[in-house]
Amino acid sequence: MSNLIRSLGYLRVEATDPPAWREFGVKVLGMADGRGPDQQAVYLRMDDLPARIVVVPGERDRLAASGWELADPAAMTRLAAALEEAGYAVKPAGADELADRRVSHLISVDDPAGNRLEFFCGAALDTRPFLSATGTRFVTGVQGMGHAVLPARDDAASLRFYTEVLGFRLRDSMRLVPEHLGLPPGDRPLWMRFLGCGPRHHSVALAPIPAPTGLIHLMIETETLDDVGRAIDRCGRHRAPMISTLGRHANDEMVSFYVRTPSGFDIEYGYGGLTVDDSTWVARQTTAHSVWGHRFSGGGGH
Ligand SMILES: Cc1ccc(O)c(O)c1CC[C@@H]1C(=O)CC[C@]2(C)C(=O)CC[C@@H]12
Ligand SMILES: [Fe+2]
Repeated sequence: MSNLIRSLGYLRVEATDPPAWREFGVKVLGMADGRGPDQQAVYLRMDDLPARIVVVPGERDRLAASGWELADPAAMTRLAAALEEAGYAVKPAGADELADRRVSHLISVDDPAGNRLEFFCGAALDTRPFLSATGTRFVTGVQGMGHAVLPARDDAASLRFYTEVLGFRLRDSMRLVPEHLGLPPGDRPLWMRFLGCGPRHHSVALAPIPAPTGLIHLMIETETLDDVGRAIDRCGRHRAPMISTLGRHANDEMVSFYVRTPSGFDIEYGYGGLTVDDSTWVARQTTAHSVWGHRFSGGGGH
């Protein structure tokens, strides 16, 4: 399987308090309040797409699905065939779902850990320019909206699915100490896997960390370091709980901090992530999560 998935396109979040998300998205993250077909939903923009984070009201706070962008309908057909051949149940979208997401093609599937993935192409663009009230500019384009860290219980099964069926490339692995995550000491090693589908160092990471909300964090990247510094100032002003200090990751060199969202998972807010070239990249093991900083507090370490 090769290179069909281009980037992380969007997240759909089910939330008990969508208005809190609008406030957080616009005032703290610096995203723009978009419009969409569901009056009850909150549409947060980062660029020309009508929404990158869609928050729908619900009973629970959880990631409903991550959306992955493919180049065209032919790529969609090939991915659907690969999923079916590997024995995964592919769910085609109805007209209502296509209209709701403003895409021309959409299929969905659950990964081995039960994370819902949506694959789409033909996204509508918004003719209104993206304008952040805080002056923030996000790095998207061919790199997509950022990266998502998803829970994965069975490292081998998930790694096989993402690399062999979906065509992600392993970019880095990191061994975790169970006791540091509040898990019982085990005999087998715990791995965190960082996987890419385009130039961004990782668009998805798989972590053996239980996540009641279905998401460990979403990373979004800004054009300048000042954008990150200003976001830290806004966290203070709007009382958004920062759960790590600023730091630089060892593997993708991202300078970032983590803040808790109204839905209980985190956003990593960063600048300066590495882009890689598959023809020369070699997957390694990093032994420390950060070169400096990223001291986590509260919320149980993540
Ligand atoms: C180690 C690392 C490299 C690149 C990233 O984009 C990134 O988010 C991380 C940190 C990953 C990881 C996490 O998401 C949950 C809490 C973790 C396990 C820690 O407690 C340290 C590393 C953290
Ligand atoms: Fe991250």
